[in-house]
Amino acid sequence: MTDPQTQLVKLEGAGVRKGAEWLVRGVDLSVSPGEIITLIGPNGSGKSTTAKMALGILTPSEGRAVRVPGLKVGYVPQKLTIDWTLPLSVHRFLRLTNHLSVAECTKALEQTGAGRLLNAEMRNLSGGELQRVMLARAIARNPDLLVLDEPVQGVDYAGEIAIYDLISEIRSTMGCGILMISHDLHVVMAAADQVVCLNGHVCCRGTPSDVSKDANYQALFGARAGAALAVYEHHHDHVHLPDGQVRHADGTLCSACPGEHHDHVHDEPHKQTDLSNAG
Ligand SMILES: Nc1ncnc2c1ncn2[C@@H]1O[C@H](COP(=O)(O)OP(=O)(O)OP(=O)(O)O)[C@@H](O)[C@H]1O
Repeated sequence: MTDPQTQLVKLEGAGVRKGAEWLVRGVDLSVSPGEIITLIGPNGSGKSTTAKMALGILTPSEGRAVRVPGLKVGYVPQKLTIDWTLPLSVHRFLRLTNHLSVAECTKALEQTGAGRLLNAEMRNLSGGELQRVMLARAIARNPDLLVLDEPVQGVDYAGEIAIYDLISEIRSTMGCGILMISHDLHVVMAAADQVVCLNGHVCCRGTPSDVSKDANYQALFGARAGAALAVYEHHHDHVHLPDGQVRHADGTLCSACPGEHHDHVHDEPHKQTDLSNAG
C-alpha cells in the first residue's frame, strides 16, 4: 500500500449491487501519482464497475470510494457512443466535452504521437489512431488520474506494445496516476506496478510477477498466462516511441528496423494471451 497522504483515489471494501446481484464486492485499491495499477479478470468480473466506482460514476453500495478534493480525471471509456455516419473531425471531437484551444488539441495529439491527425475524420481512423486520439482527449487537461478502460481495443500486437509504452511515458512525463483495465495480460502486466485480478471480488494482487505465479490467478487463467508474461519480459529490451522510432536498451534510436523487434511475436503468436474468453 502506498502512503495514504499521496493517494489520488482509494476504494475500501467497495462493492456495487444492482437488485439482488452483486456486480463486484469487497474491492480495496488505491492509485497514487506516478503509479500504474492494472485491473485484469475475465469478462464480467467487475473491472469496469470497479473503475466507475473509482471515477465516481457509480456509488458503492458497500464500502467507500475516496478521491482527493479537486481531483482532475481523464477517462477513456470502453465504449464510445458516436454516430459514425456523421462527419466529425478529430479536433472537433477533442473539443466536444472540453473547452480546448486548437493549440491545446495539437499539443495533446503530439503527446500521443497523433499530431498529424488534427484535421482527420474520426470515422477514417485506424484502431491504433483512434486509441491515440482517445488518449489525447483524456490527457488534454493535465489530469491527476487517468482511467483507461481497455486502451488497446482494435489495435494489433505491435501497436499494443507501442500504446503501453506511450502510457508509461505519459505516466513519467505527466506524473499522473493511472488505473487501467485490460484483457491483454502479457504486455499490460509487464507495464504495471501493481496488478489487481478480479473475479467478482479481488482474486489476487501484487506485482505482475507475483500475480503470474499466484495459485488463484493460475486457477483462473491457467499457467499459460504466466508463461506468456515471462516471454514478454525476456524479450522486451526496447521502447516504441510515439513517432514510430524504436529506442533500444542502450539508448540508440532506429527507425528502419521494426521487423527485428518482434521476433517473439512473429515466431510465437500463440503466446499472445487474450483473456477475453477466460472464465
Ligand atoms: N448497470 C448494470 N446493471 C446490471 N448488471 C450490470 C450492470 N453493469 C454491469 N453489470 C453486470 O455486472 C458484471 C460486471 O460487469 P463489468 O462491466 O464491471 O465487468 P468487466 O470485468 O468490465 O467485463 P468485460 O471484461 O466484459 O468488459 C457483469 O456480469 C455485468 O453484466
